[in-house]
Amino acid sequence: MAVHSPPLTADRESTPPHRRIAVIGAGVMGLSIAHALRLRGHGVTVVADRSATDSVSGVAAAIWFPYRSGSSPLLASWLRRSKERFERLAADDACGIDLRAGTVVERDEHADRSWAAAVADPREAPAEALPPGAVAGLRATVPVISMPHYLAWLNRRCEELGVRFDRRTITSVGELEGEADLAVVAAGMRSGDLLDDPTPYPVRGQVVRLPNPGLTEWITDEDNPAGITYVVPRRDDVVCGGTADVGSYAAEPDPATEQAILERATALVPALRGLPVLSRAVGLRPARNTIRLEPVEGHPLPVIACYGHGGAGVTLSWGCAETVCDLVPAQGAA
Ligand SMILES: Cc1cc2nc3c(=O)[nH]c(=O)nc-3n(C[C@H](O)[C@H](O)[C@H](O)COP(=O)(O)OP(=O)(O)OC[C@H]3O[C@@H](n4cnc5c(N)ncnc54)[C@H](O)[C@@H]3O)c2cc1C
Repeated sequence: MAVHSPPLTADRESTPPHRRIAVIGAGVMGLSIAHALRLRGHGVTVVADRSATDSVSGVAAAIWFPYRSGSSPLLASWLRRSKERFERLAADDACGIDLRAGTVVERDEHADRSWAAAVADPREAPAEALPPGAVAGLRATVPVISMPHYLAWLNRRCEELGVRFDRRTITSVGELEGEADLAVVAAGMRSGDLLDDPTPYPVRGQVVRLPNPGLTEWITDEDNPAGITYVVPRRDDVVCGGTADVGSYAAEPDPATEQAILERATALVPALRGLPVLSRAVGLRPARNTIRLEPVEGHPLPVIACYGHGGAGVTLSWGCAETVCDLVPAQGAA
């Protein structure tokens, strides 16, 4: 069901001003950018050494929410544009997106509620729905993106559109000279290595996945003094988190941390108690104080950087992809 994109045409990339563009990165950001560029008629190759499911994107739950996203003057616009796109995609069951109500628990009476400007139905959570220590809570309906389904769909969709995939490691953007007219660096945590930028840093997240006992509502308790806690019911499981270890590169799940996550999650959502663990995972959120989305000078070919989305790469993906497209210079320009 083509609810989201125009019909394919055979030779979009043959007519100027379309370009040959290499997108470094096959995570949610790289794939969204590739999809958007291809729909604008560019010839697109995704160059990556890991598939989306094997990258941080495969660890995200994911809910549409700007958690630890880094700042940008365009943040509100990216949030809104991405949410609108996810809402449209939710009409196609194959995308793995559901619009679900849930609660953001607040433990500070001055909690930042700016995110709620992008949702249609923000409302106060009833006190009885909040855990001890909460001062308030905001309920809203947002897209819940079941990443295993969604990433498979997005990959497939890119292939259908004619995006090419090239599995390899890039050590320098200059390697792409001659192959592409322009490179987009959407390589998550490793983008800084490619662009001599030391500012990205990891915010390690550990999750544990349980069978879904029939839950539909999500809940997040970011400022729980015992540790960030969230429960996100997806199509086939429930993702329980988490951790936000700034600067940690530890790649393996820690059993004691998992036990603590389960205790906090079951305190928040008692229906999870006693469920068997389906799987566990760790991902390094690619954080940066400001999201970097801009042209970058000083390389043998034009480069656009798109990274530093922290805990909100899925949430911002479509909005950022559109901005990348807007930054592609017209043919003949520098
Ligand atoms: C526990 C956890 C929960 C999260 N929950 C949410 C959530 O609910 N909502 C949300 O919006 N976000 C969430 N996030 C954040 C989200 O996962 C990230 O922001 C997002 O996945 C980043 O996507 P990316 O495409 O930039 O990077 P990645 O997914 O890391 O992809 C990077 C890609 O670049 C490639 N690459 C890197 N360097 C090179 C190189 N030199 N050569 C070739 N290829 C290269 C890799 O192979 C990979 O394909 C969560 C993250 C974690 C860890």
